[in-house]
Amino acid sequence: MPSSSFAATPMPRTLFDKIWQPHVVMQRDDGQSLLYVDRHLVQDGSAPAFEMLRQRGLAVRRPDRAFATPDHYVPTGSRELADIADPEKRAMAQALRDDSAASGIRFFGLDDIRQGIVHVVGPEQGLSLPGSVIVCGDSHTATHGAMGALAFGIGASEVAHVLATQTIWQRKPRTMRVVVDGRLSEGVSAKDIILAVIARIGAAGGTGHVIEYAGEAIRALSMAGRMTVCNMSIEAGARAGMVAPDDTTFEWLAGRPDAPQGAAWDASLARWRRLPGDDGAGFDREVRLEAGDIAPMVTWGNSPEDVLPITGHVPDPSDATNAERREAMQRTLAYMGLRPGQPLTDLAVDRVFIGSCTNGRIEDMRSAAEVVRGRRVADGVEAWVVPGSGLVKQQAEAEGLDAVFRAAGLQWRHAGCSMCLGTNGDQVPRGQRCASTSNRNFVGRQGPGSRTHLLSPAMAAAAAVTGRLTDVRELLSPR
Ligand SMILES: CC(C)[C@H](C(=O)O)[C@@H](O)C(=O)O
Ligand code: SF4
Repeated sequence: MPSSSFAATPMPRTLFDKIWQPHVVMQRDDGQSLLYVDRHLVQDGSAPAFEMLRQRGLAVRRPDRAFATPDHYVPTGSRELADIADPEKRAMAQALRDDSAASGIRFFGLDDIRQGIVHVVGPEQGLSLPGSVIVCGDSHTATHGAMGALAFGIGASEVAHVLATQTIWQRKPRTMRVVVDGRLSEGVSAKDIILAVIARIGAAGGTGHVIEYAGEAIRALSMAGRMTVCNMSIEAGARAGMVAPDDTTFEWLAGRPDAPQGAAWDASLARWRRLPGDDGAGFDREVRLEAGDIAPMVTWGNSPEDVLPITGHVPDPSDATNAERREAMQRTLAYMGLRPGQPLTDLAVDRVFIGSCTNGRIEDMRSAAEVVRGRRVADGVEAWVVPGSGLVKQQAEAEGLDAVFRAAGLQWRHAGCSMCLGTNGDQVPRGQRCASTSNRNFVGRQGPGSRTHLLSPAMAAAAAVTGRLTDVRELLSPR
């Protein structure tokens, strides 16, 4: 070694490295690392994990680090657990309440205005903080990465592991940076960015990676927009998505109930400001997009990568490059009730769903309301707005957005996952076509035989008032 007068130059580190390294408790020879978990979010699918603990006689190690709220199974027509028709699902929602009470975990139930989709509630309460490791037994935990956290979904037995030990075994992922340069055009939003990213890299493009989103267009997004982008990282196959925290993050977090206050806030802020990646820190892969090239996007198939600008046409299976892809496309078109070459704007919709952990925030409500204000839902279309939390609902009502939606003929519901997945009974009937602001368009996702087209809240609102998939930019010009 040279003499001590040469100070060692620290290796430039990414945001991911700066969160991962201090959370590693130990490493195993097989490459797995044991990570300390700062925050464990728990939803109503977690009864089996609590049962595993009971069978082993184990207690919840850090109930103060966990937080629970029911979302998947809750009714959106009322606030009564008794209105969950399926007894098994009702039992799951009740179990979350009882397991939380028994183990001392903070719980927001249906009688609490703060209840909602766990990925909306965590950030809203300031439970999801920059620099932290956040887990939840749900794939869309990636959402919380928008706060500058490392947040990922885990399986049921891992939920039990975290409850019992406050740690989780993970293989270190690779890193990818997705840079979105420039500015979005009018009528184009965060949802269109992430759909364009998935169009570029594919539904498996992020496999084994954590994606950091960067660039001028990401910096310009609100926290809601960043959450929308990070939320769908999982639909690009990635383990997690993240955005480096900045003043937008800090302003949004300040004063939230669970965010640090006073001197603790100042100390946290000083730490958080050092989180963004160092100049020269390398990524395993980098992808660049130009925001100005992104149009309002809509999916046509049964994978989020089956996505096109709204100005596009249903693709033709005979253009497929191999037989396997051709047959898959034929199956998709049959399921979706589409003909090759049809303009996407010709597709009539039966249903519209505005909500979910992707687009159930106040900014999403505002953007949908702006489009429907003074217009009417098209004949024969059933359109629902489901706020992501009770607090989003309350805020929207304070702004009069519920009145705008009701006057236009949309239904204004209570908070929950609702028609994103339909496990609470809110389903799209077989064969019906739904314009949906959620994140998955899989076969049967919104109910058996349902046909889902993913798009932004503004685009969903445009479909509601015209009765077909519509380029929202046509409705934004002066009336
Ligand atoms: C039910 C739950 C485990 C699931 C997930 O992991 O994402 C659901 O939230 C979904 O969106 O499909
Ligand atoms: S809103 Fe949809 S994607 Fe989000 S957690 Fe609920 S079911 Fe999953």
